[in-house]
Amino acid sequence: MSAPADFQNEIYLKGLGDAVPELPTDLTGLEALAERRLSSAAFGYAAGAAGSEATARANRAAFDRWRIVPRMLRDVAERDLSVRVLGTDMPAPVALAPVGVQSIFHPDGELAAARAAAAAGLPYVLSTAASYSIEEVAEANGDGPRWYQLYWPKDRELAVSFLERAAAAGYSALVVTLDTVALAWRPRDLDQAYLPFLRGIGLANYFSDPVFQKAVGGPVTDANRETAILHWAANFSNPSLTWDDLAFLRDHWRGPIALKGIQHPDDARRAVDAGMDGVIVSNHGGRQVDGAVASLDALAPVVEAVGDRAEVLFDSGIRTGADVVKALALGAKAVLVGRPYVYGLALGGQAGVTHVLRCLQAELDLTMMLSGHTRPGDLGPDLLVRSDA
Ligand SMILES: Cc1cc2nc3c(=O)[nH]c(=O)nc-3n(C[C@H](O)[C@H](O)[C@H](O)COP(=O)(O)O)c2cc1C
Ligand SMILES: O=C(O)C(=O)c1ccccc1
Repeated sequence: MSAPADFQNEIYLKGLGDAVPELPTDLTGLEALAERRLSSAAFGYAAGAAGSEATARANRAAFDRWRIVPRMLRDVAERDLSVRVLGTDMPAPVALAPVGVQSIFHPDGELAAARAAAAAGLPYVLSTAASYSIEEVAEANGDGPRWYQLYWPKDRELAVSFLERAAAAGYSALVVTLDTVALAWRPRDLDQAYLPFLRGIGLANYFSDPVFQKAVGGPVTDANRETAILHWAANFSNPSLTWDDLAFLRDHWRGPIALKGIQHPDDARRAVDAGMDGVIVSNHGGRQVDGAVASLDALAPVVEAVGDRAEVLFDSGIRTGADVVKALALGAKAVLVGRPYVYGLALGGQAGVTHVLRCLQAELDLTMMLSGHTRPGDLGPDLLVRSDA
C-alpha cells in the first residue's frame, strides 16, 4: 500500500512529462480561484461567516499561535495514519464536514463529494440540508464510510423519519448539529438577499420524505412548492430543545452519536452524561456566533473535560496538514474539513475534491514524518509551543 506522501512523488514524476497539478497544492490558495469560478452569491455563501467575520479570522489565527517542535532520529520510515473514530475505520484522521446545498458549487454536488470521499476511504458527513437525498448520496458513496448530520426539526415524526432513512441507507454514525438553532447574521448573504433554501435548493431530504410530504398535502409539485418551502422554514430548527431531549435521539438511533458545535467544557461533560459517544468542537467555521472563541482555543479544555469517556473531534479552520497535526496534538481524535473541499468541488467536481483530500493527507503524512511521528496516537501537547507571532 502506498503512503499518502507518495502523492508528492507522483506530482514530481508528472513534471518529467511537463505536467503540473491543475489546482494549487497549497489549499489556502483555492478560495481565490473559487471566487473567480462561482457567482458572487454562491461564493459569498461559502466563504462568508457571521457578522464582522472576526471568529472566522480567529479560527485561522489560533493555528498560527501554535508551532510544531520537530523531533529527530526516531525511525519514521513507516507511518500508519489510520484511526477508528465513532466506530468507523478510516485511513487518516480526516472526515468531510457536513456542508449543505452543494449543488450551488457544482451540479453533481453531494454526489461528487461523496464519490471522492469513498475513493479516499474517508467518512462523508451528509447534511440534512443537502441538494441530493439521503438515499441518492448513499448510492454515490457506495462502500465508503458515511455519517448523517441531523438538523433536528420541530416535527418529531420527521426527525425519526430522517433517522430511519439514514440508518436504512447505511449511514453508521449520527452527527447532531446544535449551533444552528437559527441562521446567524451573515452580511455577505444578507447584502445579496441570498438564501438558496427559499428557492427550494438544499431541501431534497425534506421534499423526498413521506412525513414531510404528508404535512404539505402530498409530493412537492409546482402547486404546493411555496407551502413546502414555508413549512421547511417553520420546521427547520427547534430552538426550544434542551439537554433532556437527547434521550429521544438515543432511543431512535442505534449507532454512535456525536454532538457538533460544542465549545464549553461543561457542555462536553453534559454530552457525556447524556450518553453521547462523541463531541465535535466546532464553531461552524465562524458562521454562527461572531466574536466566539477560536475553535482551536476551545479544544484542549473540552478534551480535558471529556477524558476517555467519549471521542473528541474538531473542525473550523483546518486548511493544511500541519493544522491537522496541531489539532491532534491538542487532543482531537480526528478533524473535519469544510470549505477547502467545497472549493475543490467548485473548481473540479469529484476530481477537485479528490485533489484536496490527497493534498491534505500527503501534507499530514509528511508533517508527521518530518516532525518525528508515525501514528496519530503519538501526537501530544509536548509537540507544540506557543508563539506570539
Ligand atoms: C457552505 C457551508 C455550508 C455548511 N452547512 C452545514 C450544514 O448543513 N450542517 C452542519 O452541521 N454544518 C455546516 N457547515 C459547517 C461545517 O460542517 C464545518 O463546521 C465548517 O465548515 C468547518 O470550518 P472550515 O470551513 O473552516 O473547515 C457548513 C459550512 C459551510 C462553509
Ligand atoms: O450555511 C450553513 O452554515 C448551514 O449550516 C446551513 C444552515 C441551514 C441550512 C443549510 C445549511
